[in-house]
Amino acid sequence: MSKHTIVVCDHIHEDGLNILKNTEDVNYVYAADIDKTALLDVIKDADVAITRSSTDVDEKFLNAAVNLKAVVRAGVGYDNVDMEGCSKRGIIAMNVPTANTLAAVELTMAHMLSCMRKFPYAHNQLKQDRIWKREDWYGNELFGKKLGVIGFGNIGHRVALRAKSFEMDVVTYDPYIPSTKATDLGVEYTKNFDDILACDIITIHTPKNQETLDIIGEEEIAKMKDGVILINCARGGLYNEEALYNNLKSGKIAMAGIDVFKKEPANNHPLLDLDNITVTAHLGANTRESQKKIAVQAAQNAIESARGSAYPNALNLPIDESKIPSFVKPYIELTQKMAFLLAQSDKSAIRSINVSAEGEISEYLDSLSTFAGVGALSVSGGEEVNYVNAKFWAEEKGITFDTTQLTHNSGYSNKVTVKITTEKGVSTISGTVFNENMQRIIGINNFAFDIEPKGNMILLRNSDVPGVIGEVGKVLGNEGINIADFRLSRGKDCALAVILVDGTVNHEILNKLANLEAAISVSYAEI
Ligand SMILES: NC(=O)c1ccc[n+]([C@@H]2O[C@H](COP(=O)([O-])OP(=O)(O)OC[C@H]3O[C@@H](n4cnc5c(N)ncnc54)[C@H](O)[C@@H]3O)[C@@H](O)[C@H]2O)c1
Ligand SMILES: O=C(O)[C@H](O)COP(=O)(O)O
Repeated sequence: MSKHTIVVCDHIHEDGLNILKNTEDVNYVYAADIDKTALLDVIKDADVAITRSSTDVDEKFLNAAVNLKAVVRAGVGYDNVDMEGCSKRGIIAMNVPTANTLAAVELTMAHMLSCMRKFPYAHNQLKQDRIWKREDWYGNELFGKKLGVIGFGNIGHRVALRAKSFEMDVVTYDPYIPSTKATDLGVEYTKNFDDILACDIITIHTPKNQETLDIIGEEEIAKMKDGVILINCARGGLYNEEALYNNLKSGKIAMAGIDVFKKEPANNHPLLDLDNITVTAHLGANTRESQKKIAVQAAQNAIESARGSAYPNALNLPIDESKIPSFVKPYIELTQKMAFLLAQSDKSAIRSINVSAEGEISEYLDSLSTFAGVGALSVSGGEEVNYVNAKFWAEEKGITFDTTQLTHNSGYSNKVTVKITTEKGVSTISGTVFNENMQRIIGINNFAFDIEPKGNMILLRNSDVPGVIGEVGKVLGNEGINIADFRLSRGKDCALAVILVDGTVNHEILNKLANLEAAISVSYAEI
């Protein structure tokens, strides 16, 4: 039995490790305790890697991981995964999006309460310094304060709900949700970021990306109330760290609760020198409950992706499979096969791939085009080309893609056509699907057909003169090749035959067919 190598790059719960250890077709490698330079050597054998935020899936990592097919980020944020690098290499990146939500929500509340009561400092005074001085520790209450929540996703909306149970007023800013998601929960929704800056306490729960990096800086802090409290249990760098430091030092920001830093580990960070900050070492996801759930899901997802059977929560697929209706799937399959056939029959450098469609299917041209790309490019690229990297591959080779939505006029309820332009010329192939999944090629280069896209096919273009079928039969018969089916379509001056054969056909046999007097061109394709 061939085994899939799954490398665990960071610490995950033992329940996940046990699943990997006990799966027969998995070669499990534990690399969480080695340094990241040594990991580069181990990762070269990995089919799948399981990582957390401590492992950067960057260019160095990806260059070393020459066999990698998938990476499972055992957590939510994937800002340290080079998504474009993965896609270019055909590596599918996945995360485990909701298993640590509650852990992060509760840590956020802990930081909020801790900031209000300066809990760690009060604790240390009694525990470490053995001083009982109650007058030093007057805090503030959450009750009646206004909380601004930036990002109202899985974590943000749950923080808001908990804040409401403390009888806080809550306002949220998240341009990517319908306002009712907030208002249905009794949370004010704003499109004006200044409404957030006017709050008593501000907490952020967005992903880290170009748009959210430094979303709070000097300018935004200047607009805030004196004595504001800032919480960040999402990602370091969402609040500009220098601005955060300066304004904590000046007292403009009364307290900050910080779980995450721009560069981690952050054991020497300047923020740690301040006395008005509560800090944790990126512990948002660190509850036993959440780590257990994450590890189990990450292990199962890693196994499925290693087997190629499923890619749960894939992040870099050009197509969201869950949004593709079942009637489209056979068309996608058919389009890939037709493009594969066409590219084989004209073995020269491809310049462009056009996919056109009519009928309801034409609403899915992007997906059809991606799969046409996989079909056509895999003729030269083999298994290295998949639907994650097909368009990157094409881009590197200067191949252009386009699509055309056609009005309904062929008589078929749905029809898809792939047109490939190569150095030699232009060829087209069309297909449709009958009775839900009966895929059929209905045209090749304007010759009408009704062929199942399956098997070994010789495509013979010939002058439409008597005796061709007999001569073809003789050549193939002499070579011991059995004809399974012979389809002929007649054009104005010539005919196109699609000859389905048992067994494979080599160059020598094709040359013999090409030498027949009536032959114009001969090509061969296998689907
Ligand atoms: N400290 C930790 O250990 C820990 C644990 C889990 C998650 N996280 C971080 O928290 C983030 C949020 O997690 P989640 O599960 O809630 O994700 P989510 O995807 O469910 O929610 C993110 C929300 O942010 C919103 N958003 C995106 N860009 C925005 C912008 N510019 N302004 C305002 N809102 C914006 C989105 O619309 C979405 O509603 C993750 O990306 C991760 O980085 C940290
Ligand atoms: O994005 C996340 O899921 C959290 O930041 C947790 O990350 P970690 O699993 O690397 O601690």
